Amino acid sequence: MIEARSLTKRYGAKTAVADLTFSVRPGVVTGFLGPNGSGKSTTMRMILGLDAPSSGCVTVNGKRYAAHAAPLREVGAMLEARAVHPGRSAFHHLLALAATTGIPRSRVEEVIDVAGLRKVARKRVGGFSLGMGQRLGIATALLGDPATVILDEPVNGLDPEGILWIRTLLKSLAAEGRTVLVSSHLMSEMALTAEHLIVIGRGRLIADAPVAEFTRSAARDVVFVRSAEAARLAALLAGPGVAVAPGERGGIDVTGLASERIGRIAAEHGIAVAELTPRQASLEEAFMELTRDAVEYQPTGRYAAGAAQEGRAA
Ligand SMILES: Nc1ncnc2c1ncn2[C@@H]1O[C@H](COP(=O)(O)OP(=O)(O)OP(=O)(O)O)[C@@H](O)[C@H]1O
Repeated sequence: MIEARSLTKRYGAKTAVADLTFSVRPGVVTGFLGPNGSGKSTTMRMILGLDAPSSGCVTVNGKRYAAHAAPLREVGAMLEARAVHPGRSAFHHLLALAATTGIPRSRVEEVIDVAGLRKVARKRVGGFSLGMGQRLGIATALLGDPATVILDEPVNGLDPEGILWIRTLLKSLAAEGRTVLVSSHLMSEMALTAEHLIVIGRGRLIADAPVAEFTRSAARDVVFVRSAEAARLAALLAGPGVAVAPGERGGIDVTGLASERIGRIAAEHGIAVAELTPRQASLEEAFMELTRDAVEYQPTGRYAAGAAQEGRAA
C-alpha cells in the first residue's frame, strides 16, 4: 500500500506537486496518468525517497521508503530505464546489484527469464535497443521480489509483443497481491492494463477512481445519427444539456440524449434515420476531457489539435 498525504513539492516558485492525497492498494494495477509536466515523475521520486517533499508525506507499507531495512525487497522501481553502466552485461549488472543487497544469484537467473532477456543477458548493455533496456529496467525492479512495484512509462519503446508482455506481467504481479503503480501516456494501453486510475494535472489530483467509473463520469456518451434530414432533426433535438456537432459522413454527433429518445423524436416527426449508433467514450477521450484545463504545454496555431477541423468548418 502506498499512501500519500498532502504531498507537495516546490522547485523555487514552481509547484510541481500540490497537496496530493491518494492511496494505491495492493491486488490491482493502478495507472498513474497526467499530461506532460503534471508531476508524475516528481511524485514517483518522492515515493522512492529520491526527492524530499516540501510538505506532506508519502509512505510505502506504513513507512517512508528510506526507513525500510531492505528497501529493494520492499519496493522495486524503474524510473529511468537506461541508468545502467553501458559496458556491463545485463547479467553482471543484475548480479552486482544482487550481491550488494544480499539477493541470491538464483534470483538473478529468475528475473532474466521473467524479462525475456536470456538470449542477450551476456551482451553489453550499451548495445541494447530501447525495448531491451526497458526489459532490463523491469528485471532490475523485480530483483528483490518486492511487494510494491513502481514503473514510470514501462511500455516506452516496446514492440507490440513487448507491450502484451508488460500487460500480462503487471496483471500477474497484482494478482499475486502486490501493489503495482504504473505511469503511462498510452491511455488505450492503460484501459487494458489498469483497474484503477489516479489522474493528476498541474500537480493536483483530478481523479482517483476505477477505470470504468472514470470513463463513465468524465466523458459524456455520444450518439451518432445519420439522416437525410439531419439539420431538421438537429433543430428538434436542441435543448438544455444537449449538444449537437457535425459528425462523419454528413451525420451528427449528439451528446446529452439517449439513443432511444433521439429515435422517438425522429419517429414523431416522420424523419427517416439511416444510422443511430451510441458510442461510449474511450478512456482517451475521458482523459482529454478531464485534463483539458490542466495541460502544461498547450500548442496553439495551425498544428494544434482541432485547428484543422476548425479551418475546414470556417
Ligand atoms: N528539478 C526540477 N527543478 C525545477 N522544476 C522541475 C524539476 N523537476 C520537475 N520540475 C517541474 O515540475 C513539473 C512536473 O514535472 P514532472 O517531471 O514530475 O512531470 P511528469 O508528469 O513526470 O511529466 P512527463 O510526462 O513529461 O514525464 C514540470 O513543470 C517540471 O518542469
